[in-house]
Amino acid sequence: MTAAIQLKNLSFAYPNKRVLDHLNLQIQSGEIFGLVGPNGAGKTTLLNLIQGILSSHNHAITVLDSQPGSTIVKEKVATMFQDDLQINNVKVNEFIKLFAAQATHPKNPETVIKELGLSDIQNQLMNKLSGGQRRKVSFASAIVSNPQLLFLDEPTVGMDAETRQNFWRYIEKLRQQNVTIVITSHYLEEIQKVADRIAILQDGQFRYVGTWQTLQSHHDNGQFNFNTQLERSLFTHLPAVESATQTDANMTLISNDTDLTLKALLPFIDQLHDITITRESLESIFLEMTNKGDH
Ligand SMILES: Nc1ncnc2c1ncn2[C@@H]1O[C@H](COP(=O)(O)OP(=O)(O)OP(=O)(O)O)[C@@H](O)[C@H]1O
Repeated sequence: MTAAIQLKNLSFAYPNKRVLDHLNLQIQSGEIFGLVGPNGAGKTTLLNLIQGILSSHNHAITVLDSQPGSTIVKEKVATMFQDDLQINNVKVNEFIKLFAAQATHPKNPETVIKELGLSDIQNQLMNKLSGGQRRKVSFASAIVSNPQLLFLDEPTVGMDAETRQNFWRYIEKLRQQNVTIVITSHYLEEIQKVADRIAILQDGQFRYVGTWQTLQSHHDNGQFNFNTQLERSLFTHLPAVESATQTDANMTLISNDTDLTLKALLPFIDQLHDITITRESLESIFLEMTNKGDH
């Protein structure tokens, strides 16, 4: 696999404010990469540097083997920005065709309009669209250029549940076409599902870079829920169990090592019913790491 994006010791400051601090990273070609971090962590700044919208004045960034902002990169990279472009008196299909016309090897705009379910609104003026519809058109204008590398900054903000589902389905389709995708989002559940790897950025530094599964394996907290006629006292001293609460026949165990607790529960398994095990979500691990300064 080749690197689509490489950061080597990247630092960046706005006047009087240091935002990125010696970042190193490789994003592989064809990878879906999730960039998460609290408000103001530097995510948009990092994406703007990679895309050449901001200049870092050094050679810390390589994009598709070239410099950010170079013509070759511009031809192969597309972005769905956090803030939609405000354009009046242009119809949806005209808007998408404008982006296709600027690309070297565009997709067919009509096909993109159909695939993204925009047929019904294709003759509407851009300034008459709802927020969610504008997000869809914004996405269409990014992918119609047929990019090798796609940046999505908070892509699903304002989308309804069905649009969101279709959007992620389309991202899976782009994955099969080997498009490299970098996504920032505050909807961590979505990132958890779709990203091959994630980076957690905080105070200008990566707190974690790797797969979600590896991150989760270092955070073994979880909850067991089941129905049983057995006594609560049987469960309170099982390995890694922090608490056991009982309401009628329903028992809830909080464990700080779900694998260990699960093994200890096996001898009782015939007397435990409707068992559910809930591992910690990316969101709760993220909050733990970014709030407590855990490394
Ligand atoms: N043009 C600018 N000039 C000076 N400071 C800026 C500028 N743009 C952003 N900042 C500051 O840089 C820091 C990082 O901002 P950035 O927008 O990159 O964060 P972010 O992680 O994308 O945040 P969010 O999740 O809220 O979108 C913030 O403290 C912000 O106030």
